[in-house]
Amino acid sequence: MTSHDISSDLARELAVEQAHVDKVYERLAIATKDAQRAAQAGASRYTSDRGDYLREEDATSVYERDVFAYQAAKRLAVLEAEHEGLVFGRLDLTNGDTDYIGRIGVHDDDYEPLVIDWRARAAEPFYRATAADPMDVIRRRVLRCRDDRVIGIEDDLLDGASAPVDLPVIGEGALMAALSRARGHQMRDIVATIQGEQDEAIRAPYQGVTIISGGPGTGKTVVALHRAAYLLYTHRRRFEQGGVLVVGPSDVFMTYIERVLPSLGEESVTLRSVGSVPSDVLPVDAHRTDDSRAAVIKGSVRMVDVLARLVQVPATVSVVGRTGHQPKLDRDFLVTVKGNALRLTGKSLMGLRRQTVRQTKANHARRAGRDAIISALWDLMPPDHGLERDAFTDLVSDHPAVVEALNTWWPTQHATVELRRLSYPEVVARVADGLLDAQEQLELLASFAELGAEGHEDWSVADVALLDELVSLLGTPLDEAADEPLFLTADAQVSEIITLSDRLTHERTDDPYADRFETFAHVLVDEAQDITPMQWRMLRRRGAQASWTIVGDPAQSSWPDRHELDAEIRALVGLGQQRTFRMSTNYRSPAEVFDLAAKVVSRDFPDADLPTAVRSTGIAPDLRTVHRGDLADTLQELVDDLSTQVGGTIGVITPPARQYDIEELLDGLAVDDAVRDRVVCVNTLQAKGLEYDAVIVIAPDEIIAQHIGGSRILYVALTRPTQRLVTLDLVPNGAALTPGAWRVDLD
Ligand SMILES: Nc1ncnc2c1ncn2[C@@H]1O[C@H](COP(=O)(O)OP(=O)(O)OP(=O)(O)O)[C@@H](O)[C@H]1O
Repeated sequence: MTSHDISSDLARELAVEQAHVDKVYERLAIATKDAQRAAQAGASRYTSDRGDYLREEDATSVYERDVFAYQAAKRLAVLEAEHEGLVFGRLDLTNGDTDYIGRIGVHDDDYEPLVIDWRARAAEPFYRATAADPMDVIRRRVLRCRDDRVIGIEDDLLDGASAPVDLPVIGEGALMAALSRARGHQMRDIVATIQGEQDEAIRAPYQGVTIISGGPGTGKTVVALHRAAYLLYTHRRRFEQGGVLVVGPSDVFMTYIERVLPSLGEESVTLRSVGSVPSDVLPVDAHRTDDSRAAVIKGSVRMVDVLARLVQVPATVSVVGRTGHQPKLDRDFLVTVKGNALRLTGKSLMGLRRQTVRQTKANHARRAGRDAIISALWDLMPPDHGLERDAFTDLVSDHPAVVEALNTWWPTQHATVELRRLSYPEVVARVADGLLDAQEQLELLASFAELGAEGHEDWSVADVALLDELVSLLGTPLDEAADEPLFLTADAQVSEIITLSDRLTHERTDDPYADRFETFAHVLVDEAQDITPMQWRMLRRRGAQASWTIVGDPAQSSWPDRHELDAEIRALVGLGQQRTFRMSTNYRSPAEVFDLAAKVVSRDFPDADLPTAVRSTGIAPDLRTVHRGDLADTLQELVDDLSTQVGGTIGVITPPARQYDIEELLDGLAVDDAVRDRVVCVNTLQAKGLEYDAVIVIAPDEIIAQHIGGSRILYVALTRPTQRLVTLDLVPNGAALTPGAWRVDLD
């Protein structure tokens, strides 16, 4: 075929597809008007007289009275979301039918499908059909659109024997075209090019635990996000009402993935980084990471016992960190109500205390203690006093004597105040004795010594799981709970995306002693290899009844003790259903880059699960050694070159201890704003899960040395590029330019 034939074929096919896409948009224009009207009707119910949050009964009525308006609003959201085309696929079938696949289903006036939702069963062959098993598909076509214009076509011929002779087949294949495109700062959906093994994981049943494993770049994250969209589509009621929580390693990562679900039309998912998971019970949102050794101690399940001891140490000791006296209230206790002097003896008060502290969480005991004192006083009232019980309760609740007794015996314990006490050597010596060795105790103390001023603590990501454990041990402070709004309000200081579903499903329980952790019907945990045992406990509190999707790769783990970790995951899976999907193809890094990374990790971890790279660029990684004093010049030269060699992002990955200095050097580069916007500096922990067109890895030996995960963390850094990799070994000025130790025996 001549080039003229090819281009005229393409022009003709583009026109055919454009005609169909036009028809879809015409139909949608009518539907959109209806949807807008219906959404407006629904919106007036979404806001209530309570201002910026929803009452539960309003939310229920939205579901029950106006499901249509709600669905209409969702449809509008898809139309308005940023994505690459509403209609992206076409199947030509052996029976002569043609099906179009898109982000939402659209019917014509006669209810004939113009577009099938990608999650519907009828769309499965679009993802699963292969030449070996064509599933009645002759040709699979991927359409590339910009807004409502069709700008490209990529075909796969799956069943040549059944194809009409004149069937045009255009392009090199959609997958390769998608993979070689430049990367931006945010992840894109892959709805047009999901591969067979990925589709199986996406459409797996929701029950129990679904594990998605595989090496770097195999699409685990993007597959898990498409799975969330699939679950919401197939079990809308269960998951929209029950809530879906997606947890990732860092804020940088959450920002990277946050557009994928909206581009698939799903807004009703809660995204939280692991440092902001407890934002439902505590005003914390942690970004800081501890140094590796402290993080490992804080993540260990031994901390459960340390914290259990901590909360038992009397409050008077705890707050000031000194050993001191047991709380005492041994004198008689006198309250006057309407002229009646009611006296409780010290002895009877001690009896009340003993009864209430048994089996009650510390903060709940305060309520129980207050009720017990009031009851005891009520019993002392003379007959015919004429007071109702409620009025009596109101009179004595705030009586100074009652408040004093409560403050002495049942002081409200705050998780943050309690955890802060671990900065006092005498407290740590007491609560960690026999649980942490002397070195570990010192590490723990040192890390809590850096917290900052009381009330303005800079909690670390690992601290947050400890705080959550403390909330669970202590119970939510009841007095404060009474004043809390029903929902998190817009100005809450947490970096959480509060979704409609959060608002609709958040239930207030009538049981004052019930735990107040927000729970979800499905919890999706990404980069699960780095979730510590303490963090798993925190996550399980959000998913007591949930089904789970767990995504990870042990070869990229920062965690040294797999046994503790595996035990926590086993506890999560329990006896329930479990299924594992292994992703085997690396769609991110070219073979030249991945081969080097694979050698680095398999040297220390021979059982690493290594995928096969799907692409190769013919460009070997550029491994350099430079004097420290030349680093600024080298970075300038590299950024100049790489910004012309790749079309998208350039990631500079540094050991955590160097991040600040490298950022300063990058700020000082002489580059124009357009290039500056493409350059991102992250440390090795922030780099988890991200990707850049070109990557410069600074000081690989230091990366290994600074992390307990060692070469697994360097492996993470080396597997971030989609096109080009440069490594920079640093040597002191004047020293010989010898390659870093990490390169020994690599060739
Ligand atoms: N079927 C596909 N079509 C197009 N692009 C894909 C496909 N599968 C994966 N990709 C792309 O490959 C890259 C890697 O995907 P992703 O980040 O989900 O991998 P991962 O397995 O989570 O990696 P890591 O373990 O390194 O975090 C992304 O750019 C993703 O969009």
